Amino acid sequence: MPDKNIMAVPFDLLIMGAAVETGIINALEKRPMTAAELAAEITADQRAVWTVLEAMAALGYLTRQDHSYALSGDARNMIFTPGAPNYTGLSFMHRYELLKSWIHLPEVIATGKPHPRKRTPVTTAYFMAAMQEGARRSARPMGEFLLSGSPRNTRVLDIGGGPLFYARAFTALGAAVTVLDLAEVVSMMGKEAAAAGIEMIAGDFNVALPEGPFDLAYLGNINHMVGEEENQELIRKTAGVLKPGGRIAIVEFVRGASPFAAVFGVNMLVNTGNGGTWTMEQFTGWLENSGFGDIRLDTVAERQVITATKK
Ligand SMILES: C[S@@+](CC[C@H](N)C(=O)[O-])C[C@H]1O[C@@H](n2cnc3c(N)ncnc32)[C@H](O)[C@@H]1O
Repeated sequence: MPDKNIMAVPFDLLIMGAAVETGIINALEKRPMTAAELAAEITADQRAVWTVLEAMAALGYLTRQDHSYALSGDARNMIFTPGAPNYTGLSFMHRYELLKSWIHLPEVIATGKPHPRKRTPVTTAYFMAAMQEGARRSARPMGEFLLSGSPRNTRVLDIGGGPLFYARAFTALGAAVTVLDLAEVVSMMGKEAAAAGIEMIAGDFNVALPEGPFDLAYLGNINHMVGEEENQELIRKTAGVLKPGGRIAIVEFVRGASPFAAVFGVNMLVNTGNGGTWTMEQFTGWLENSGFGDIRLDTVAERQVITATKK
């Protein structure tokens, strides 16, 4: 149903995004400051800083005593206290970065060409935080769904698993996990992976996959990043690194089955050259062409997961 909130501007996100981007949040994390002190610290305009600080206080992110502003307890927990009930870290910054590309949707509609956001180590860290936030509740149930009854040291290949949440869940359930992700992500997450006993390999899934043979290949939210041909090729390559009887698990917004898939398709239209969201018929065709059978679609922790077995 059309929603009257369609006209609402995401003020919180815009203000908090700018506060992180300009250094306001980092500065106030260290100590309370007046608008003048903060403007000097981050080399900014004092009137602008004051106006934004007042808005942040009105929204509950800051407290004000005399003329000094401090992060509120809720904001500190939200951004800096892993384990707090309202903790999100900086995952909201990924949505803030997305706004910068989505605003170009009219040009994308006119030209059919994407307007991807700029990638830097900082935006990659925001992306990782957003993926981890998304996986927080679903990783364990997904692991249990896929690995229940599997022997210890079941070999799992997690393709595009750089945020490590699923890899950690699989490892905790006794699996031996190899993660493939891009070099920039491996350099960011490699140490964490090694400490958790997870093998991490830098590479491009469009080029090659780590040699198997694996018992389970996990493809979590990666099929939407590439086009139909690349998907067929990726699933074919996945079959090649699985043992006979090995399984593939694809977590995706399945077009036609997930109400969000069509909207997420626009995200891929804006951000990728030929990515999109795909129907169950498309996945079934790619899987059957690659020698998979016993294809099924389940919902686990509100995520759709397609599983199939290599014949
Ligand atoms: C949308 S995230 C999904 C993360 C995780 N699998 C999940 O389900 O939450 C996509 C992941 O694939 C990685 N990735 C993107 N393109 C890749 C490529 N060509 N080869 C390997 N990894 C890639 C990204 O760096 C990112 O970690």
